Amino acid sequence: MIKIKNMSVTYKNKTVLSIDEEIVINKRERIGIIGSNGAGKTTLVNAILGLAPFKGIIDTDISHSQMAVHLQFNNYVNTMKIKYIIEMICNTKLSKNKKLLELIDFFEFKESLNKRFQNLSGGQKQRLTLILVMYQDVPLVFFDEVTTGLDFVTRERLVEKIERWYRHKDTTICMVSHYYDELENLVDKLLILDEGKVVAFDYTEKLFKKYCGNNLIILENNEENRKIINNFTKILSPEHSIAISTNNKEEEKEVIDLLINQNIDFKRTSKDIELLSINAKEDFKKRSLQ
Ligand SMILES: Nc1ncnc2c1ncn2[C@@H]1O[C@H](COP(=O)(O)OP(=O)(O)OP(=O)(O)O)[C@@H](O)[C@H]1O
Repeated sequence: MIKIKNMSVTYKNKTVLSIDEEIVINKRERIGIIGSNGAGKTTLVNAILGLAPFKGIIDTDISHSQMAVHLQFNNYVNTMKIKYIIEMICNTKLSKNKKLLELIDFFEFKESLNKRFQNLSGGQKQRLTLILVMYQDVPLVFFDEVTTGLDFVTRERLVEKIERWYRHKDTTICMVSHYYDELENLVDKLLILDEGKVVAFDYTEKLFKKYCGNNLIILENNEENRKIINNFTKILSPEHSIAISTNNKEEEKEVIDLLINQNIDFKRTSKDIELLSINAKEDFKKRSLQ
């Protein structure tokens, strides 16, 4: 569906994205694009959409008009009623359009139709754009930080709706997000970018195994805990936590038994994208220095 190779984007003599290796995105795949601020995520999306000038290869069998994009900020006519905005953009009569009515129902958006855009909440504004994007029913959809700025519950509900809407569809989805937890149930592959370079690209599960092991046991970072788990394998984690990597059931049991005996709270995970990405970046840095 999309093949990227030897591709770069340069603005005023500064190369902000440089992808040497081959990145292939197949039909029906769900890709999470992650990385720190300025890593090149939006630039990559824009290049694929034909909105950013690039050198090299972006090979795709679908036209730009068959790609839909949902950005973090979308502006509509502030003083116009939402139902007219929808009718105008979709060039249809709302009351007669079954698919639009289904989407409005799906997003519980009916009560917003008579409001004006300026009076919608952040979550309602995002639902409006989701309805307009999903209505297009194109083979490739980009979601670029659609939940940024929304509260936790609204974020969870939106992502759950996106997942449910596309669950049995062939649509390829690329989702840029800083909220790793929301990607965990949605994407099957991760593209990790850092300072315009590809840190890693593969199935999330495979990357987790490579950088974190089979499972991780996460506990609070304090002196007592550090002493107790001193003999186990640790991987990089945010300052406030310790992450113990285990590679089989026996190892895992040993750690968990010890923590239970010592009455220490812990969390077990086999898909923490934040820890995966921290360790992938560290590995990438080491490789780059060699
Ligand atoms: N039109 C442009 N002109 C000049 N520089 C640009 C342009 N668009 C992006 N950049 C630069 O390219 C780099 C990558 O930007 P990009 O928006 O792709 O990052 P990002 O990973 O999406 O970051 P964020 O998470 O902050 O949105 C940044 O240094 C940015 O300043």
